[in-house]
Amino acid sequence: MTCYYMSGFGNEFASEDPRCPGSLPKGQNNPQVCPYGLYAEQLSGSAFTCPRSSNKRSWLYRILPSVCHKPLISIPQGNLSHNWDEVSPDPNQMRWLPFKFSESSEKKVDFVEGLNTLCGAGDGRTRNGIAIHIYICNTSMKNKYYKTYYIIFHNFIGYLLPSVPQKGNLLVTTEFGKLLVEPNEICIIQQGMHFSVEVFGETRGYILEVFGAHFELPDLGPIGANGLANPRDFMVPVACYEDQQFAACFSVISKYQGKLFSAEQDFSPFNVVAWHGNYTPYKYNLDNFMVINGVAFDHADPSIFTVLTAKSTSPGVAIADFVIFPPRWGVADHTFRPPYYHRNCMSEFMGLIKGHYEAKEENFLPGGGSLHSIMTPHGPDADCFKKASEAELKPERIAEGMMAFMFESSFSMAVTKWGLETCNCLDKSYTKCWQPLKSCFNPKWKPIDKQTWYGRYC
Ligand SMILES: O=C(O)Cc1cc(O)ccc1O
Ligand SMILES: [Fe+2]
Repeated sequence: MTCYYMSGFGNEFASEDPRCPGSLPKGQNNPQVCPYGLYAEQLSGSAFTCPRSSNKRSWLYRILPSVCHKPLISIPQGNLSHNWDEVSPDPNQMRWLPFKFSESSEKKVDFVEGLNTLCGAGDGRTRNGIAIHIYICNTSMKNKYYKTYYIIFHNFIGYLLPSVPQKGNLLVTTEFGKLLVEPNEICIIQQGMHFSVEVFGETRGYILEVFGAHFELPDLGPIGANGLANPRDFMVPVACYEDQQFAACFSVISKYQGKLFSAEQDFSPFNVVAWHGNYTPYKYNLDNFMVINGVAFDHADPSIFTVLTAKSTSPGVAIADFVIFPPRWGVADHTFRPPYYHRNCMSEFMGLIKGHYEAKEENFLPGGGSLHSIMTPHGPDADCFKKASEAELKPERIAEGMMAFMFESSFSMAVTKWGLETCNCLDKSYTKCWQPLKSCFNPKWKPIDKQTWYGRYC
């Protein structure tokens, strides 16, 4: 399937389905009668009164307005949870082996049924917090659409894992048009946008849900006007309507205050013929990230790899940063090149899309994850420490064929019962990877080679 896109980040886009030329009203947003007998509907992504620089809204011209649905009724929510008190807090370093696909391929699970909450904090009611979900599914949503409702499912980042590359694509239908999300791409669906997911076999990925902030490109400061994720590499779908008023029934599922609800309606929610605005879904291919890194000495902090940030109200502190670890050159002189040992005032959830992560020799695998909570110490495992301490420091490719990512958050996240028990993937031996580290301390140590220290300490 070919999907068509416009490019840019947060632009004022405008799109008409080519089947209805002139469907976008000219010169005004809500004419007395819209072209083609369409209804005008505004979708606000920010308070009406937000400053212009942060104001987000789009105008949708649709066959029927969204309001024409039957009442919303509570439905089972499977492993989705916003109860952060299900199990006692556990500050230990945690790692999950690849989250398991269903044992029987006979059992059909769609994207909504396959959502499992792993960890999170805060809630949608106060619009402050995050949730990390893992989706594991093998069948497309049929006549069933997933709508985010008012406060929730605010932002969504989905990853496909190349453990099943030929089957791993997601075809995401939205009110704004269709996005084909391939492995190594991310897709952002913003608060309140209807979407539906088609899959092509076993599919697994990660979702970061952010309550109360939009993703932005990080400021570049002294980097200059270009670099990291460049705005032109973000892809926005073009209008593509469905007019299925004769089809029997559609159910639109809403996630509202942490719970799922469903409403029946007798027309497709993807009935938007034309739209314009700066509040849209989008996708981004991580291969387009322009990597910047140290070229002299020392290991730069991972913030240098920030793709998108959802800012808190405290300057420089993110509700969540989306950070990647892409393939790059390692050239730092007289430096321990892998990530340093550290304790962080932010929580770090990491996942692996493909390849082998530089700080762990084993068991951090594609489709798995790790969580290092606020101030929980972590860093390279013992094998990695030994290798990197003894390595000859010539220029080398780091992370070739690899894509790891981190959701770094100022929230202290709680793990759900699904994450600790039901998923049955928790790697109980994780902390053993640091046990072989021995003290190398030698109080009589003298610099052997002045060159090693470039004269600074000798
Ligand atoms: O813990 C991790 O592996 C992520 C990470 C990588 C890095 O290069 C520096 C700090 C950091 O937290
Ligand atoms: Fe870390």
